[in-house]
Amino acid sequence: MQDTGFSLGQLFPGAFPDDAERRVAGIAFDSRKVAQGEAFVALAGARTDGARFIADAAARGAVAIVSGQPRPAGLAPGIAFAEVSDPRRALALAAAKVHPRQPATIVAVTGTSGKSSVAEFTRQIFMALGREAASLGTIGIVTAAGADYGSLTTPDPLSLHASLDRLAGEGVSHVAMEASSHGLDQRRLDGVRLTAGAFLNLGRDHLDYHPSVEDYLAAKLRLWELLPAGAPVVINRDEPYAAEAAQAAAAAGHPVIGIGRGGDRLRLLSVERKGFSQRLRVAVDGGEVEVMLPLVGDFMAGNALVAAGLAIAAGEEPEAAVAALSGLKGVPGRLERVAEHNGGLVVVDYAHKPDALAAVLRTLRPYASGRLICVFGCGGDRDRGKRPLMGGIAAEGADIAIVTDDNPRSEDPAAIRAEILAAAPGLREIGDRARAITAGVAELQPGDLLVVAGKGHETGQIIGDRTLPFSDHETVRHAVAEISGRT
Ligand SMILES: CC(=O)N[C@H]1[C@@H](OP(=O)(O)OP(=O)(O)OC[C@H]2O[C@@H](n3ccc(=O)[nH]c3=O)[C@H](O)[C@@H]2O)O[C@H](CO)[C@@H](O)[C@@H]1O[C@H](C)C(=O)N[C@@H](C)C(=O)N[C@H](CCC(=O)O)C(=O)O
Ligand SMILES: Nc1ncnc2c1ncn2[C@@H]1O[C@H](COP(=O)(O)OP(=O)(O)OP(=O)(O)O)[C@@H](O)[C@H]1O
Ligand SMILES: N[C@H](CCC[C@H](N)C(=O)O)C(=O)O
Ligand SMILES: [Mg+2]
Repeated sequence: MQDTGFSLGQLFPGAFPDDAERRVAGIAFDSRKVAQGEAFVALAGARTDGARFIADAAARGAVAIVSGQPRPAGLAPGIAFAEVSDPRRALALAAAKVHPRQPATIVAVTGTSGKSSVAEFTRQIFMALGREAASLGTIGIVTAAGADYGSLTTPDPLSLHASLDRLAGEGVSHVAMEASSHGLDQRRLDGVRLTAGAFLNLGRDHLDYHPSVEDYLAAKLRLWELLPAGAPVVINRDEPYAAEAAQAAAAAGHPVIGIGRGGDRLRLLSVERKGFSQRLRVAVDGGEVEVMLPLVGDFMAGNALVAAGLAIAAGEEPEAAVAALSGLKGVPGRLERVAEHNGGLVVVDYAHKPDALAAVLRTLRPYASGRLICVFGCGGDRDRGKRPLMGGIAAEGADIAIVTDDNPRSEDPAAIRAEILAAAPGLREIGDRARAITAGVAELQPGDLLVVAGKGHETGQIIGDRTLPFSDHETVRHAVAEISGRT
């Protein structure tokens, strides 16, 4: 055999004692994607078990199998086999060897809300300080050259390592990435050489996947285990579960950079709202820095300071990192001002969970001298417990709330809306999202503010298993043009 590919001993140390020298062309974790000569890693998933597809993988040319279960009877004797305790981790560590290059500095942020914002702010701070930087998460991979959209917040390990390898090859030295709880739980980031991590907050989400809040928190705090000994972590001290996150960090030997009003390294002394910007006074290691942050919202100020904390954790000079906040640009679909109509303002935001919706309505209230109007819905095939909570939050926080469809996926959209309305029977209901947005725009009077929540940057609406083109931004602009034309 040619000396190409990788040895099993190199990819899966210790797992193949009798076949360590045997070479494979690559790895796959989906039998349908196995190429001739590759190793197949069988993963137990949420819907099915990869072990059921070992024969399929072999038929497609797999020459080695890694599984959490014993060797199946009937597997051809020529195929190497290893039973391992954690196939997902084995896959991630092997993926890091197949795609070996990684940017020298990689920081990761976890939390229920704010990860995309923090990852992107951190990239912008690195760039402002002269680094070649990228961010990676829900909005895709963002570099100085533009954005490349991906489908998951934390991609599967093979795609993730392929991306990191490509970025390193393109000269990117600094990456800020999102660590979703699914990603952490499924070991998608194991094998990423992290420099520092951050914890933002914990609110209700994904309790369809995690059996309890404790389990959800534990998944997030796995991030600390992925950091090398002594690596710093950033924690927003003002947010829920900050104390638990700090305790876990201390137990794992990570120094904490605390930020926020209760922070230590970056302590927020005061916030003064100035139109759509805010003047922050921040105590930085004993000194004091004043910076004009060109973004609205208390929670965005917190996100921005976490980003500065991550830059500091990665070795940047603290005062310069904080000063760089003056150049931050908002993330698409996060508290983004998209149009004005009849003296009212329209904002698009990605709030699709209770805490985010509450934070957004609270944040936008001062910008509505008139009424605060909210168009929102909830995604299908996701944590149902969020629905009545979000109904209640919208009823309380907005003057007019219109319940509409988000991404119904496989669920009946009317049933999703009914679950939202259960907690807030008085709300208006317009299933068709475009019509609901148009109705919201038509309500606008001078001083009113309309927030269209839930889909942010998304460019499609998932109905059944089809994704139809849909953009809240375009729909808002279209509605404004249509209504302006009518009057
Ligand atoms: C519930 C979940 O997270 N699922 C993810 C998981 O799939 P899974 O392992 O559970 O898949 P499964 O369908 O049960 O199949 C088990 C195994 O059998 C294999 N298989 C299956 C069929 C076959 O013919 N042959 C075969 O080999 C599959 O490839 C898989 O390895 O691992 C896959 C590869 O990494 C992911 O693509 C998939 O994400 C699905 C598509 C998804 O929608 N995930 C969402 C919920 C998600 O991960 N979201 C987070 C959080 C976002 C946030 O913070 O809000 C994210 O990071 O994006
Ligand atoms: N620190 C925060 N606290 C509460 N809500 C926030 C915070 N930051 C952002 N949000 C709200 O959450 C929404 C999503 O923000 P962002 O995309 O930055 O978070 P995320 O954690 O990446 O979300 P996702 O898990 O869906 O990718 C925003 O549009 C805003 O409504
Ligand atoms: N990463 C989140 C995005 C949700 C976006 C929202 N528009 C929805 O479809 O519920 C998830 O997969 O749960
Ligand atoms: Mg995100």
